[in-house]
Amino acid sequence: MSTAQQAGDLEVRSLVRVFGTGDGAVRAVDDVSFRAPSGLLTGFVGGNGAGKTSTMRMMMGVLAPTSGETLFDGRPITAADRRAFGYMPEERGLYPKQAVLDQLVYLGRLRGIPARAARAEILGHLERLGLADRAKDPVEKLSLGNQQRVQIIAALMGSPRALILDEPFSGLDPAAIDGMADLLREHTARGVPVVFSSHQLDLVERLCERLLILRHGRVVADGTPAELATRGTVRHRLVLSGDAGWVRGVPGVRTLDIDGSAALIELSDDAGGRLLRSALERGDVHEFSPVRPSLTEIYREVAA
Ligand SMILES: Nc1ncnc2c1ncn2[C@@H]1O[C@H](COP(=O)(O)OP(=O)(O)OP(=O)(O)O)[C@@H](O)[C@H]1O
Repeated sequence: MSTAQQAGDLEVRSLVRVFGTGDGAVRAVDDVSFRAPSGLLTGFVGGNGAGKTSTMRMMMGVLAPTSGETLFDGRPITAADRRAFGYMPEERGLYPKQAVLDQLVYLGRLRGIPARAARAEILGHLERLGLADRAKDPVEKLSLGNQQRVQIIAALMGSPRALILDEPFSGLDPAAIDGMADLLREHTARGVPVVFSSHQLDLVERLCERLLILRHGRVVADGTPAELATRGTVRHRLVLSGDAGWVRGVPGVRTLDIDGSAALIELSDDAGGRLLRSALERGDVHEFSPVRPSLTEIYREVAA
């Protein structure tokens, strides 16, 4: 059983990966640095080809970096550290003909977990993920979502010291997403750093304590969801007693939406006071409040 003392921060420093040479060279990961602290869920988001998979593969040592390094617990990561990690690669590697339980026990033994202990842990996980009655079925008979659950169990067994998961939520239904999120939180609760990639922004915003946005191989945002929200363009909601259409003509005010007496606006630095004075001259102001941008809006601003 691992303890919090065995867990540590994961850190990536100036990681670069170039594919190809000459004019055709692609800088897939371009000086990426970040910390995935022990005990926190760190979400990795970015469009197709942003460099998420390449970064995770370099962290796991299955892809050699062009330059840069990965640290665990404050020192350069070792092969032994990585063997004690749970990793879910982008390419799912289950053997289709083998029974679910046998396959997981085999994968557990490769990770040094004795067969009996692996079996007990796997049966518990299968039960929790609603797959207890599929233990003897060959993997190929399972739906894709259920195969995904088997992959998740493969990554989580044996109390890993860190988890690096490439798109672990893809293909899961909402109930399975919640079950999976609970499982990940059990790992962060014992001090493990968890890094996962996802295209589902709402999910990342809901689950993660930290998130990173990658674009063209670079980190364009890194922080807690609340910190990132303060970086997005702040909007204001203005609700008046009468029609808000006149707001469109006020200098320094960019109108995003007007619906009767309510307006959603962006203000230049000095426009707020001017707008409010005009509004009060015309009647009551029921509301004038900043609107926190959603992660989707921030994402559009930084990753588009
Ligand atoms: N083995 C490879 N050889 C050549 N180019 C590669 C290789 N692996 C990745 N790339 C390129 O590196 C860039 C980053 O790819 P990567 O798979 O890391 O992005 P990603 O953010 O995981 O994308 P996705 O969300 O689509 O999975 C892309 O331009 C991709 O084509």
